[in-house]
Amino acid sequence: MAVAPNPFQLPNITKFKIALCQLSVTSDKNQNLDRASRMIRFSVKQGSKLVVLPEMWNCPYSSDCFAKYAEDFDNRDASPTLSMLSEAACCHGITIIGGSLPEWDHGRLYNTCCIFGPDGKLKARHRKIHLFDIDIPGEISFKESDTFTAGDQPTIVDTEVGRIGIGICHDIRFPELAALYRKRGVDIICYPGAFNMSTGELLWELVQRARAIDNQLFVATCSPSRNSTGSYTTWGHSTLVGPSGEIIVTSGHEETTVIAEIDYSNIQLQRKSLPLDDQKREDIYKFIDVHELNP
Ligand SMILES: O=C(O)CCC(=O)C(=O)O
Repeated sequence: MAVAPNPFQLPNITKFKIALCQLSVTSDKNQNLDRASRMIRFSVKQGSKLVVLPEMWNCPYSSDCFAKYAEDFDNRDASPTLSMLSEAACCHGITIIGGSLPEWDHGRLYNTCCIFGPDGKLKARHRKIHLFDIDIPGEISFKESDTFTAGDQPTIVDTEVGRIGIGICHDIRFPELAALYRKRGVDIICYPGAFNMSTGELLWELVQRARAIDNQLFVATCSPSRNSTGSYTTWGHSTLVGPSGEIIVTSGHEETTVIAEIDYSNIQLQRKSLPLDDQKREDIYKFIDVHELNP
């Protein structure tokens, strides 16, 4: 993985529009693909240069669906979803954070986010590092680790719209990952996610703002819209948070495309007026970046 220049350097484009496509996921994969493709087109018409899709958007978020809907990303003929994303990125000349999708690789299933550049090429793939296993009696019980294998790499990708760090949903709860991205010069962390009705209300906005404030960078999340008929009810509320923890834009739980402007100069401004990096007391505590020890 590339080592980012540190301190922060402004990327070529400093102001651009981001779109968060909070789409309604059905059990019909083709319909999901059509819907996503229409939302991407709409985002581009509104001037977006970066489009983010939700966690598990071509497939219902349900353990018995992941294997059925999974595609082999190394065999593009067998991956209608990646073909659509690649074509959309290329034909519109934009960067797409392709939400997350169930991926087959050598008999293993991953919850994977693919990132496409304006040339339509797959720039990176992030496999969810922290699988979501939860058991709150009487409320929610879900065990991603029954079906998925966890990824073992952070993902930083240099794009035309800045240096982007990727996490998937539960990955947002782990501040160490975001701190690593900050250390590597990331401008924005994108978390496709699908929080639920038990943890969403209390935590979804809180963790996004916390990751943004701790690291003085942008955080974007994108969720599927709420579908109360499935076994897992999604919280929704796709959001963009700025580097001082301010909510720039957010949605409700219905299907919608949220568009907002990102201005990276706010990162510099925030870090200048509140220089957390200089104030850090690494003589008392030290963040150990294991990737520096084992590059
Ligand atoms: O961490 C949470 O509370 C929710 C995470 C989640 O829904 C997921 O990772 O899919």
